[in-house]
Amino acid sequence: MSESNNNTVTTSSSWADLDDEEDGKVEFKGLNPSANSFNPSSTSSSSSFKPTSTSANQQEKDDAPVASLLSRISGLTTNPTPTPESNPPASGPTEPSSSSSSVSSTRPKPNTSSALFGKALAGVKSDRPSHPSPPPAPASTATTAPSSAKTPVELINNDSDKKESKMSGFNDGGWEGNTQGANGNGHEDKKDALTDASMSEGGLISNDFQVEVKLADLQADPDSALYSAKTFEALNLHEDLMKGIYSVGFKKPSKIQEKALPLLLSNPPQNLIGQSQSGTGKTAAFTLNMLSRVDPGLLTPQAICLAPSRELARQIQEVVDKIGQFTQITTHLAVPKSWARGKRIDKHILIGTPGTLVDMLSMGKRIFDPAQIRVFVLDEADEMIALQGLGDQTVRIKKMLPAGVQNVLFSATFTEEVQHFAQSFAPEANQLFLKKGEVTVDAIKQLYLECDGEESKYDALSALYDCMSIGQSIVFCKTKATADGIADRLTKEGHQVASLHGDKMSNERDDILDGFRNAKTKVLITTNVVARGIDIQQVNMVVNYDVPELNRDQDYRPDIETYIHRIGRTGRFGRKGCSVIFVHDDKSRDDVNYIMEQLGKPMQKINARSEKDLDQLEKALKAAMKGPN
Ligand SMILES: Nc1ncnc2c1ncn2[C@@H]1O[C@H](COP(=O)(O)OP(=O)(O)OP(=O)(O)O)[C@@H](O)[C@H]1O
Repeated sequence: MSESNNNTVTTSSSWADLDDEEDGKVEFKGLNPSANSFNPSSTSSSSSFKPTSTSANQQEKDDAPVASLLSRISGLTTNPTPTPESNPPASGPTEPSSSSSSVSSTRPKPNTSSALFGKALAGVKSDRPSHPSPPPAPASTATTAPSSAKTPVELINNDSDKKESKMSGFNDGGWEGNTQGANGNGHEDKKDALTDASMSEGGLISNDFQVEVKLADLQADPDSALYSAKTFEALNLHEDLMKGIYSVGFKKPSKIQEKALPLLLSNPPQNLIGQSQSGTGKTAAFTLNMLSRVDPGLLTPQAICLAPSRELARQIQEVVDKIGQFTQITTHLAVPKSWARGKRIDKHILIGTPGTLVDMLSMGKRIFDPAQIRVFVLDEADEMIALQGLGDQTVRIKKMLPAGVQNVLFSATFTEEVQHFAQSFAPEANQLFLKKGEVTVDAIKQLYLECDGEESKYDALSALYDCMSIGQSIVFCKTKATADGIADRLTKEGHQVASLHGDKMSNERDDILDGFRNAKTKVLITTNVVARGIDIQQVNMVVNYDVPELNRDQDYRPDIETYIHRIGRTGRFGRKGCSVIFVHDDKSRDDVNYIMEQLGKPMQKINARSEKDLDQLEKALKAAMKGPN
């Protein structure tokens, strides 16, 4: 293993090491010096906001409608209030993305205008290419596992002096043998840089921002979740999969891909539980594993991937189809109404939601033979196995699969409680966990907006519309009624928004999300239905109109995990993003303080009553969306 890699990975000898509460506290303190003495309220109120001069200059050019912003905020005063401070926003990439996918009960043809891979897909044929040589038997594509692979590995995005090796006898060298030849310098190709100009190429988004993207630089930074010292070539993947990877424009694996793929692909197959920040490439990791393990010659489902929402299942299917486009492997979207009781499914990979899989499996072998399933993937695994979530259905499905199935669990969040479930769900699993305090990416600038009451939240949102529609934004609400109500009011005011939630018909849901992916709609007002997994690269702002809450036994607490996933809809794969959470009373103020405390990251406070702060808000938002020039 390269030196730089040693600097980024801590290994652990036992599950208990990672699960230990005290250990968690130590990690929290060590990784977040500010967290030791962290006082959310004082942090936010004692600071003063200073956008970078670069950003300020840029904003002058943009000449945002601050005046109109102010005039639309109800209860606006010019009372001097302490102005928050923020670090200058870091740079980040922007990659174009466009288009939609249609729902299909069978594998769709590759879509040349995929929203998922944007520009990278230029040149991909619109018809599925027939490839003469299907991949060989799965085993031939897999690497050999290190003898110590069944041990937890902890991913850390921090300095080497903040890490410790907890496990003897295991280091990355265990599978470094598979990655010989990797370019360890990480400075592979600065020509990878994309500019915002490419966003305009499709005519979808036009603005005058000049955002330079240096993905190669991000992937060379050991502190970045995108860091990689190795290459896809070194993973010994089948050539047809390599073609798929190149076609979607991936140059190097991200950190989670680099760590997880050798473990996933090793033989005999082993379970894996993997945690990595939102937008860091977990989908491609489990996708490559499924595609590597399926025998294209066997016309029956051999891998199942479950996701908590129809929207996410569709998105995953599109990723599998794109990366697998040079293989003979086919997929089936297993969502309500996508299958018929009398019709067998002969596709190789099922991607869907748990309820549909339960229905299919309740038909015995009539729809497909569960005995042929080799890989069982749970995306958003904490949600999929949680007792309060979809756990019952997921467990029922698992019980109908062969004992030797490879269980693969991925998420950006695993509470300690859920880690225990995960461990029993996927026994003897290799485990990759983030340290507490490292679960959100720094590229997302987090703010909170002090409003005067529930109604003034709406006024603030309306005032923010111009900012929100510079790029694209998602507004999360607690209820479907709130989402619809806000969307109606904004529409009546002449704004272009769409609302999406579970009460809408399936086709309508697909159309709304496709419209948003295509940037036909700039602002999406929604509930938690798209809080997890949805990858729309051009989303540069997330608004938490309501604080996400857990409601367990009448104990209303902020839902930290949902907050993390919601804000993770921006800042995808190193891009810049900005999140704003609205605070309007003591309860929501306490909630936001709690979230800051738990995440160990202060948020910048903006006061909706203050002209100065609103000015700063607009600047902060724009700076977060643009990046330095
Ligand atoms: N190696 C890579 N190089 C470049 N881009 C990549 C790479 N891997 C993934 N991506 C891109 O990064 C984006 C985020 O990936 P993905 O959706 O898999 O994130 P995730 O970790 O599953 O996030 P979430 O936790 O929100 O579900 C996608 O647009 C994907 O195409």
